[in-house]
Amino acid sequence: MNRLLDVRQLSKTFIQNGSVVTAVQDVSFDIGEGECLGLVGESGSGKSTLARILLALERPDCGEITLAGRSLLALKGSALREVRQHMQVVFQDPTASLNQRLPIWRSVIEPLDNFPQVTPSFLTEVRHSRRAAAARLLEMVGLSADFLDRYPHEMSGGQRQRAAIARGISLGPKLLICDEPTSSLDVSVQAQILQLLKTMQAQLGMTCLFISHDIAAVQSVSDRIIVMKGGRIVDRFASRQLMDADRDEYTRRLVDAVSE
Ligand SMILES: Nc1ncnc2c1ncn2[C@@H]1O[C@H](COP(=O)(O)OP(=O)(O)OP(=O)(O)O)[C@@H](O)[C@H]1O
Repeated sequence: MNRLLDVRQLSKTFIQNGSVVTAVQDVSFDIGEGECLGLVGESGSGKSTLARILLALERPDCGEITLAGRSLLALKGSALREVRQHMQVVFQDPTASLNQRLPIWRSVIEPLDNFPQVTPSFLTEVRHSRRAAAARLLEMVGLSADFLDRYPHEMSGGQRQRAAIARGISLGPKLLICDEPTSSLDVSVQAQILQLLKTMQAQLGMTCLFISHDIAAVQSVSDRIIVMKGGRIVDRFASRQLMDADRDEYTRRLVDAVSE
């Protein structure tokens, strides 16, 4: 399997109330093309900081990030923008990526508006019409054309997250970063969204980084898992090895927390 993302020795500290907080410390991992890597850890373990660094929303103190062979941290301006189209994100709170004042179809195709030269293969038949492209994207995530003109406040949390996923896949990204995509949802809806992400990943051959504090959710979608604690990776293994005897003590605690 070719590597799509390669992260080497990434570190990031913040100053908080005059003292140094190490959010990410010497973190290295890679993700193969078409693979889903799960990143799990409790609140404060550094997961979001890592995601923000990958999305170029935060600069690390040191380290290297390579996407499809291109070093990301040296990029600026239009070169960075060009690479960013290949890396999309689904956040915990879908309202963060959906404009409250626009009908949902406009939010869903906004990335395509920003990159008009991009037409992923699953949208070639509808490229003549932005609205038809939005309808196709909504259909892919299980929302009928009835939703095109709805506003976010007229949709349920699960429907909004489906729309946010439609937006996330709209450019046919190489890498989809999902940062706690089910944490704001009712338990009954969480499983449906996990299933949708799995289906989308398989259908589009997409590579995923799936971030969550919920190790059961992470295991259900990921091929491999890395576990973060206090900014460091403390365990890494294939998903099927989650219950193996040589798991780190901390990983076991996360498993026990789910079954309690
Ligand atoms: N902008 C910031 N300024 C100061 N400290 C920060 C900042 N962002 C994160 N931190 C600190 O870095 C550490 C890691 O935070 P981070 O949000 O990455 O963890 P997390 O695992 O994503 O947790 P959560 O799931 O609660 O968001 C925490 O101690 C946090 O307080």
